[in-house]
Amino acid sequence: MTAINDHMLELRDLTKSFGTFHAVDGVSLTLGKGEIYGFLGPNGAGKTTTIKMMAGLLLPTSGEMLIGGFNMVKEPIRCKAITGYIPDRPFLYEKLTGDEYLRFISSLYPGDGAWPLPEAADDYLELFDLTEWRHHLIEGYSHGMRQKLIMTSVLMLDQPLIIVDEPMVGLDPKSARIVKELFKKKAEEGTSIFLSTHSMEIAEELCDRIAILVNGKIRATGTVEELRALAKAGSGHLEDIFLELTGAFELQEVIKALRTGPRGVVTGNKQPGGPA
Ligand SMILES: Nc1ncnc2c1ncn2[C@@H]1O[C@H](COP(=O)(O)OP(=O)(O)OP(=O)(O)O)[C@@H](O)[C@H]1O
Repeated sequence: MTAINDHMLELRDLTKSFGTFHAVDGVSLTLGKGEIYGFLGPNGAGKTTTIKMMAGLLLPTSGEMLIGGFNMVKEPIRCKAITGYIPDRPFLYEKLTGDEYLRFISSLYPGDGAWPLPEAADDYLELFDLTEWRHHLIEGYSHGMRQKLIMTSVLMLDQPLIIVDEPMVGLDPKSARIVKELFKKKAEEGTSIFLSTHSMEIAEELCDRIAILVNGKIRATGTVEELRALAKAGSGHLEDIFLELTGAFELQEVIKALRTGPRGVVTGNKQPGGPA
């Protein structure tokens, strides 16, 4: 029951200030159906603050957020009903089992009130190697297992918009691969995905469009190709484009100096007096 709107998500001049500090400063963007949008930026750029506003955890200082055409500030329940949110840190109810947690989450969304677990939950638990753990208390889960349980709780509900803050942090390579493939499949089926990441590889592999955020403002936006043209980056590596657009290109010089430095710490160069 989304409102009629071309965009699944629309931010209009979104701003969040803490005192006189503008953590998010006039961010505008749109996310279409079935699109994967990547939010990149250095530490403290304002990514999590933006995502928390989209998830309804923080009120904006000014600006508008539309989700499925509904205004997040005026109709938060309607917006939340169609949004799956995966936070960067997996805080969970320790004294519930994984299975109980999934049933609890399922009960929060419109249904017949019988707390049924969507059938897909079994598939995701199996995919994430959590089937054997589903009746264990969450307090015994590792960080990665908690992250995968939250992912299961969001994916099983099949909402049209998924918002993810740093999806791969704490996941082993196999789980990270599975998550990437699941996001691709969901997007092909029409789910819109907004994700923040520090991983250039994820941004390049998954995202249809990318916004680079610096000091709360969008510095550049477009496909990887468009950003490449914008940064005039000869190598075309997203990392170089990112460094150039965030004004950190001199970092390359630092890295080069570290690699070739006189102490050879990074290069593993032979030390004076060491074995020949
Ligand atoms: N509750 C708060 N009170 C004051 N300042 C805050 C608050 N929350 C965030 N900030 C500040 O807002 C800025 C943006 O923080 P945010 O967590 O959104 O950055 P980020 O881009 O997600 O960074 P990272 O990549 O390190 O996770 C930071 O300078 C942070 O210190």
